[in-house]
Formats: sequence, C-alpha cells, structure tokens
Amino acid sequence: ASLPPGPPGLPLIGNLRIIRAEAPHKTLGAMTSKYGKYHSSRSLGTHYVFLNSTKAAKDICEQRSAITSNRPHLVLSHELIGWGSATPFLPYGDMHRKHRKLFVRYLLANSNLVTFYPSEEAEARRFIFSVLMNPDDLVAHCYRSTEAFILKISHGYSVKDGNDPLVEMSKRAIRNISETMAPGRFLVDFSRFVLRYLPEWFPGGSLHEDVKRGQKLISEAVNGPYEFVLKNLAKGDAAPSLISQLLREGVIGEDKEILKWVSFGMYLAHQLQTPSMLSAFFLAMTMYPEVFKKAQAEVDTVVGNERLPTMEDRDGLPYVNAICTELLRWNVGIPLPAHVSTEDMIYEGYLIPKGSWLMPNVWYILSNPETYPFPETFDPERFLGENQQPDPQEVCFGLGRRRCLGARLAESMIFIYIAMSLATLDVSRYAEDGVEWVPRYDIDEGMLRRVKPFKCKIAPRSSKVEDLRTRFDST
Ligand code: HEM
Repeated sequence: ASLPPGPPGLPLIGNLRIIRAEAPHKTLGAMTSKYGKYHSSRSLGTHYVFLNSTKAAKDICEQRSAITSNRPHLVLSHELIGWGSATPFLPYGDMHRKHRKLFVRYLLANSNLVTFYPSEEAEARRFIFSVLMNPDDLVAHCYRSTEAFILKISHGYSVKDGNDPLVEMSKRAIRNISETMAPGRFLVDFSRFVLRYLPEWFPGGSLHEDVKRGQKLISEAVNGPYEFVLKNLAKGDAAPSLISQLLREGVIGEDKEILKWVSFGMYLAHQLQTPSMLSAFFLAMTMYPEVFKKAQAEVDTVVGNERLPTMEDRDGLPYVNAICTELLRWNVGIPLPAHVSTEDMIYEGYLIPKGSWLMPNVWYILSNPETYPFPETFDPERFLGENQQPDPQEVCFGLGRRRCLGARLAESMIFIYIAMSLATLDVSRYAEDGVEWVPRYDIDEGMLRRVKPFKCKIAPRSSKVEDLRTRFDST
C-alpha cells in the first residue's frame, strides 16, 4: 500500500520547511483542499500524518488507540535530562498506564472533583481580590492563582505571597522543558548518537551543561516538593493532596516513586494550558463587549446581587457555559498534539508505518469555516439553541488513551473563574489620552499557543471595593 498523499519534499530534509514553520498547523491545515482530510510528510527520517478532521483523528487516535498512543522520543529533553518521566511525555506502556491509573484514582476518590469545588471557589475569590488590587497585572494573576490551586491539590502546598520559592523553581522547570523541547533543538535529536557519546571536554559541548542544568531542576522541582509532602506526613500535618492521600491509602513500592512524577505532571500540564485560557477570556471580553454584557446580565439574573456564583449555579447559566465552550474552540492551546504509532497499519487503503507521528490538527478542525462559520469570531451562540455546532471537547483535550486527564478539572476551573469575574468585575477597552486601544487576537504561535500581552481596563462592578469585600466574606 502507498503512504497517505502529501506534498513532495526536498532531498534529505523532505518537508522540513513546512514542519518547522512558525505556525505549521496553519500551513498544514491549508493543504486539506489539495490532499484531503489527512496527509503525510517526511522529514529527516520521520514520517508524519496530519489528521485534519475529527473523523480521521478519532478513527486513528481513538479507535486504534492500542497502537497509536506512544509519544515522540526526544533524546535531550526526555532521555538525557529526564523530563520523559512526566506523564504527558511517557512512552505508551505499563508505566504510562500506572500513571493514569493513579491520577484517575485520586480524581475518583474525590467524587470526581466535587470535593475540590470549595477550594476552587475560594481560589477564584482570591483571584478577584488580587486583580482588583492590581489590575495591571491581570495575566500574572491568571497564572499565579490557578497555580496556587493546582499546587494545593497536587502537593498540599500553600503558595506564599511575593516570590514563592516553589513557584519560582517550577517556572524554571517549565522554561527548561519548553526550551529543550523547542523545534530548534531537534537537531540534537538528529545527531543523537553523537550527543550520547560526546565527551564532556568536546568543544561546543555546552549540551552537557544543559543536561546537568536540567537534571538539577528535576531534583529541585520534582523531588523537592515530593520530599516536602513526605516530611509533613512524617510530622503528621500533611495537607490533603494527591501525594498524601494516595500514600495514606497505601500506595507502596515503585508506585511511590511514580506518585512524584504524576503530581509533577499534573502541575505541568495544568500550568501549560489553564492560565493562558483564562487570560484569553479577558481578551475575548475586551474584544466583544456585547458578549460580556449579556453574560453579566445572565449572572445577575440567576445569582442575584446578594452572593457570589458557585459551581452549583453552573446548570442555570447556559450563556456562561457557552462562553467556556467557545473559549476552548477559539483559543486552541495545543494545536498539534503528537501521538506515535507502535505498529504498521492500513487506513483507508494507505499504509501508516510503525513509528509515524500522528498529529490531529486541532487548530484546523476547530477553525474550519465549514464546521464553524466565521471561525475567528468569538461567538458563544454557536453552542446554544438549535443546530448547535460540534462541541470542541471532542478534540481540544486530545484523544484516546492520551486524552487530557485534567479536562474536567480544567473545565470547572474555567467556569468558576469566569462566573466570578462576570459577577464582580467590569472589563472594558483601555484608553490613553482619549484614544481607545483596539484589542486583537494576537498569538505567540508554537507547539503551545499563547495570547500575546494585551491591555484592558478592569474595574470593580460595585463602586465600593469594600462592598465586594463584605460579599466575599459572606460566601
Ligand atoms: C484548558 C485547559 C487544558 C487543555 C486545553 C488541555 C489539553 C490537553 C491536551 C490537548 C493534551 C494532549 C492530549 C493528546 O495527546 O491526545 C493534554 C494532556 C494532558 N493533560 Fe491537559 N489540558 C488542560 C488542562 C489540564 C489540567 C488542569 C490538568 C491536570 C490537572 C491536565 C493534565 C493533563 C495530563 C496529565 C496530560 C497527559 C496525558 C497523557 O499523556 O496520557 N491538563 N491536555
């Protein structure tokens, strides 16, 4: 059988230029008209299959998940430094299954997240306070607040005001992961044999230093927080968390070591996605004031002015829920998640060889004007009334045996932060000397997409912040 169709490539480097483009999901998505709903490329010995429709993505990554759930192996980041032990990067197999099992066990032990709701609500209230105190740092608050929540449930750690040492260390770890996995570093992987056996004295051997630096970060950001929990458990005052709960339930032996990585993976995967989703919400509301007003009106009618929204209000707020769904469509964070096949397979008569990178083009699927007319417009009405457009959750949290483990947690956080913001804040366009700053959906494209810094004006809805303080205290 032949390989799926695709663009011709140059000798040796194949389709490198397309794959390493600044926003490959866009270039590759545009090829659908020529090559169909899936197409393939080759570069430097790797075969890629891009899946540009929900059907192709599900057929391959879900229905054949037993042989399509591996991850790319990156020598520098995953193997030499050691980041490959974190859940999102693990190869498919027993260890990966154990990680997911422990993660799910923790979620189920907490009634599928319901026990986290009060802490989520409390953290969202703290978020509003911080934003009101210092609205210019809105994006930093989005990161810091959601991070504080996740560290509480992963490690039972309470983030301190100012420069918290664990937060600073974790930030460095994430930066190191992003740098060592960045497309530019793939040349390292290309010359993997050279690197593995390169002596330390070799000129230009700064890679060895990179490796040492990364390994030191693992020891600080992965082992350190784990040992913090162990110490507190020994003293008898460990706060409830993934680690403490599962250790108390009798997780033993090798699984204890796994817990360390599961909790770090939870933190990592969350921090790479949820905060930027929240900052994209504020950008969307600045760009679409009519959506913001309509959502505020819904919250006012359903929740009233005497209290703040809670998770229990969720079913009564369809428009707010539609905003959350539209946010997941409009602001795709991982445009091309990568699965790898572990066996040859035939799909619709084409051969997909073992070791192929299978990449659902989530960005293209959720921006396809045939499915989502005027895709660049933020429009929650897509998900209301009759003839609703397909739910982005079919693909935006990934697929099959690698699907996001935190989808429900992320969704609930996004809802409560948004509902709380609508109830208490006014978001409007920033103006200087009477000139309004017109916001645009401007993105840093890459393996991870992030909203670029933007300006907006934030004010308390009540004229007196003190009123708000009383309302916070009464809930
Ligand atoms: C809006 C927020 C989020 C989005 C859009 C998102 C999206 C994704 C995507 C696309 C993947 C890759 C799936 C695949 O390869 O098929 C993923 C993996 C993962 N996510 Fe999330 N995520 C979010 C938040 C979270 C949170 C809050 C957590 C943890 C509490 C989390 C934990 C994970 C883990 C552990 C994986 C790795 C799964 C594996 O490889 O087996 N995510 N996420």
